[in-house]
Amino acid sequence: MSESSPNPIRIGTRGSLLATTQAGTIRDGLIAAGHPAELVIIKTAGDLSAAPVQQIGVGVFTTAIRQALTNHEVDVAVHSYKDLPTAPEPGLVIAAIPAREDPRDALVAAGGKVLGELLPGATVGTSAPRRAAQLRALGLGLEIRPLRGNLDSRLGKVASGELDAVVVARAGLVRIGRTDEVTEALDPVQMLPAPAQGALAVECRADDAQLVSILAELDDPSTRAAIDAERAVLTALEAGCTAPIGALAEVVESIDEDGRIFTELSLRATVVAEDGSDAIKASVVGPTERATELGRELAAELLDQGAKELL
Ligand SMILES: NCc1[nH]cc(CCC(=O)O)c1CC(=O)O
Repeated sequence: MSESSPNPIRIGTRGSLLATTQAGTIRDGLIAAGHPAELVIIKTAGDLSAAPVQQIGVGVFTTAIRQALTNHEVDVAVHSYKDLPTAPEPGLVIAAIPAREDPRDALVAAGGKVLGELLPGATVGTSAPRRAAQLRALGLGLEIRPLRGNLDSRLGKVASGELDAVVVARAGLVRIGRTDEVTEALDPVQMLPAPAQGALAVECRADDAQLVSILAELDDPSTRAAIDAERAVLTALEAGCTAPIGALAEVVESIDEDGRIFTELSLRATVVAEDGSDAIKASVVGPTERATELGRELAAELLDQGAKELL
């Protein structure tokens, strides 16, 4: 992969509009930096099955793409970071975590309604146990309905009147240009997003040194710190992307005793009983360089408060 190579960098992606848009931003970033690049569409188990993700297993969206990378069929893989299993993949490295899109969940409700305007019995579509559990814990009497398929078909269930509302990642709607349909961006105080929601993982082979350094230019250190902290919570709780666990880290500004402004990492996390009957929440703030440790510390606190019993 030398710079004089006529071969474009091949970027493996799922074929959905969301996936190709996400991978397209990486392709465009590489081209703008002078590195020809193209997308290669790869079918994954998650695209071929309509079953709930909890049933078909972790990694349904990523395994086939990682295989193509390992087999040298593509040079780069672009994943929604939250879909990646917590275990590292031998021989591969996340060479870039670009600046994150809005991590919050979004309500898309008929009639422009916000969450507080939905009446008991209103139907809300989501298949993520994390979203279902947090919605139930609000005590609004909402009827949670299973929901899968691409973003377009999910939103279509509100437009057609089949559901009163759906909850999806706001980042997905922003990326496909449908932010207008969001009726409420859910406050993380009520609904903590999935660890790494809204972030991309740009992966390549660990021994492809030149590509590792090219991709590093797309990395956003603040996003990387946030993702490290959020994923450390998930790893320490030995849970995956379908567990009822929310986590959100943000780089925040603080003021020291001498009035100087400095930045640190603020991390919140929750473990919720699937039926919404109980929720444990905790928060921590500390140096950005200690992102992973902060995540582990917060997980330990959640475990002290009984998280294992809820999982
Ligand atoms: N699990 C599917 C998935 N993976 C990534 C996104 C959206 C984009 C993102 O969170 O980065 C979605 C859709 C959703 O959760 O609504």
